[in-house]
Amino acid sequence: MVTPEGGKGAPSSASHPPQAPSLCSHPSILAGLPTGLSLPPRAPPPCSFPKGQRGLRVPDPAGGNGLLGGHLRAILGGAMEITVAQWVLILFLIIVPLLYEWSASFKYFCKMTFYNGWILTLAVLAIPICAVRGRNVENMKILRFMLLHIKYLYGIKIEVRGWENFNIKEQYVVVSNHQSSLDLLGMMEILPGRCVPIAKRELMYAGTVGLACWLAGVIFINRKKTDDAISVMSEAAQTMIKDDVRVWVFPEGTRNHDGSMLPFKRGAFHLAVQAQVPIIPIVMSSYRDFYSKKEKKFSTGKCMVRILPRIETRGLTADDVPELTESVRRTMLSAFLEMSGEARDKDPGGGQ
Ligand SMILES: CCCCCCCCCCCCCC(=O)SCCNC(=O)CCNC(=O)[C@H](O)C(C)(C)COP(=O)(O)OP(=O)(O)OC[C@H]1O[C@@H](n2cnc3c(N)ncnc32)[C@H](O)[C@@H]1OP(=O)(O)O
Ligand SMILES: CCCCCCCC/C=C\CCCCCCCC(=O)OC[C@@H](O)COP(=O)(O)O
Repeated sequence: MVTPEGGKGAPSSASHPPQAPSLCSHPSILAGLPTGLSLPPRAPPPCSFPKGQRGLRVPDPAGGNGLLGGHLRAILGGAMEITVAQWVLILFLIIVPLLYEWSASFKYFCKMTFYNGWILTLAVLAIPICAVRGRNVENMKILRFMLLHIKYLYGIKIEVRGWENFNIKEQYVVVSNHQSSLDLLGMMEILPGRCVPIAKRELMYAGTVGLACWLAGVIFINRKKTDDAISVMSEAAQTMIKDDVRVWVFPEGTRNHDGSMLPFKRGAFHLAVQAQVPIIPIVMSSYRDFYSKKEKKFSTGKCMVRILPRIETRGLTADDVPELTESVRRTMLSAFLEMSGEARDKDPGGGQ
């Protein structure tokens, strides 16, 4: 038997079906050859691995030298050789979706990584647009617009109540509870015009996000240097009036994952008293039904955001700040507990 692999001659077309061409030996090479012509010994298929390159070869089911093995090898030869890198990619594409479905922790890590990565990417788009105006609080509208769709990506329904409490023309200080970086979604849902958040200075160094925040006029404070932080906030009190700016503060001063509210820092309340502007408390209901950093849980769900009635500070002085801080916290905590219960009752399955 003469096979192309054997290199001794071409098989007769009368006794064998036409030889299926190897995917590596282009048919046009053979097209012009008269039948019965002996072919010279065939060189290794052109798409086989170059010397030294590692690859996995599909085993010959017929032992390698038989008719079937020869034909199969001719058909499959070269084309089914899969590199280690391709195997890794195939395994990755199979394992990742399975893990995503089976492991809640893996899902959590994927979703958080995408969340951060996506915001870093959006910031890349936002930077040149914001840069046209330079550092300007109006740029916050651009960031808001760019972030609004994220709730849909994550299947988070945000229900807002109390819009009427935002019907104030003048400046004010917004204070809200701080559970996680997901607060950004609720914040962007209701962010009033010319309103900038106060953020920890570390965020300024968070790559593209830091630059986008800076361009949008975010006020950065150094929490490690109380005096610096206080002087930045005192400056903010003047800027609020001079430049018609509203400020959003997370008075807990850090993210709080334990389903309640930390004691409030007093900076936001000093700010409102110094600027003699009202405080508008915002409460976001607990995320625990759909998100928990501790339990590594992140599913779809519902969050309620409530804009509470303004609290006046006109006539108050620094001496009134401790009592003001406590009374605002009490009001917010009771709304938080009520809303979180309500959200849970309305959506007992966590939205999954
Ligand atoms: C596309 C890209 C999109 C990018 C995303 C964009 C969105 C980004 C969103 C980013 C969101 C990011 C979110 C975030 O990053 S949240 C983290 C950063 N934010 C905060 O920390 C704000 C809340 N913190 C405070 O208010 C603290 O009080 C500060 C930081 C000011 C000081 O804290 P510290 O722990 O160092 O000290 P203390 O609180 O014990 O206070 C010490 C004393 O000073 C008094 N005092 C305080 N303040 C004032 C004042 N102004 N004038 C006069 N006095 C003042 C105070 O009464 C106390 O005195 P006494 O009462 O004990 O006698
Ligand atoms: C080249 C540098 C790359 C840095 C990578 C940075 C990764 C972060 C990227 C995107 C984050 C998007 C969300 C930002 C807005 C949320 C801000 C936030 O929630 O900050 C936490 C702060 O309130 C309190 O901080 P701590 O709870 O005290 O801690």
